[in-house]
Amino acid sequence: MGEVSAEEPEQRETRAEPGEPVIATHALTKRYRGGQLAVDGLDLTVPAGSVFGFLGPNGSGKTTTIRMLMGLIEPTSGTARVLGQPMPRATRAVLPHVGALIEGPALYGFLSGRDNLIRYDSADPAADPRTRRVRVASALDRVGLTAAAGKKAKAYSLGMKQRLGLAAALLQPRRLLVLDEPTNGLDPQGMREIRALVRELASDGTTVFLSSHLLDEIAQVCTHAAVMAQGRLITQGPVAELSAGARGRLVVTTPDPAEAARILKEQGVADVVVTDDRVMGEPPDRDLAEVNAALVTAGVRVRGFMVERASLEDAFVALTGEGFDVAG
Ligand SMILES: Nc1ncnc2c1ncn2[C@@H]1O[C@H](COP(=O)(O)OP(=O)(O)OP(=O)(O)O)[C@@H](O)[C@H]1O
Repeated sequence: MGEVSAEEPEQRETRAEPGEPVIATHALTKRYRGGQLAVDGLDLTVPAGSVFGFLGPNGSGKTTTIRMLMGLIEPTSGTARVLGQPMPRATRAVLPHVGALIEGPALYGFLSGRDNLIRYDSADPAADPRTRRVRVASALDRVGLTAAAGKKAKAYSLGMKQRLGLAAALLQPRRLLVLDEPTNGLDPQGMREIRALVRELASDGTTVFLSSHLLDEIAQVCTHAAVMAQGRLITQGPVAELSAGARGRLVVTTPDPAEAARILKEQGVADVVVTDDRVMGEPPDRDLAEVNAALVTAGVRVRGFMVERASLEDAFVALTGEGFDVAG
């Protein structure tokens, strides 16, 4: 047989080189007709197998980026590659390998959950009608909707509608899932369910790219993250490294907080804040044993002395100099 391959040309085209990122953009820019610069020179790298959180407050350019990645709108300048292919030129070859949930799923309320999926599957020319029932049943099972499959979609809760949208994205095996604010509008239980589902999908090797304005959500499910603000990329990388980049906080618990605060400042602790019996600040670049000894020598009664690990939120504040606006 030699060099002959049984693969469809389309599949061969979208096979990325080993180690090649699933999404890579270079200087990607979108200026809307009204003049609004929504995405400004974005260099984004999404490694294969990652759960990648695309984080930013409302209006920071996340949806615009996702639309460009999916070939729905043209960039003003710069390039985007998805699964090793240039977008939007290769949209037709790339999209069959991508499951997307963007701005809420389009569902027919008068059809049952199962019939909505049958409709989606029938609209896919590559889907074999003989195996349709099996595909639909397994997608329903995947998202935990088997018991509710016969109910009309209009009777579904928002969380169930999101899960049905995910089931539609999962009818075919996908190499990449793109989820735009998948937990938006859900109650805490619904959010937990979607997070658990994302983790499960990622555990079989699918790369998941999800946008969110909720820092906590990204910290809980993502291996990697990128932070956007006003159309620009502030930082990206493994979540553990992003948090490690920010220094932890020194927390001293004591019945003598005023005296402790004074000594800590003398010892080079910055941004000292006192709340009740806790004194917190940014640890200095020196042996903390000496700082502790200085407190004790000055007669401060120390009940607790620890460095709290930095969170992703600390990293964000350190990078932008402002708090993360979680409103909206
Ligand atoms: N079709 C459009 N025409 C003009 N401006 C737009 C258009 N779509 C978005 N914008 C503007 O571009 C900027 C980025 O919007 P975008 O929707 O990409 O942000 P986002 O981070 O996804 O926010 P959200 O979570 O609110 O959707 C905003 O200032 C928005 O008002």
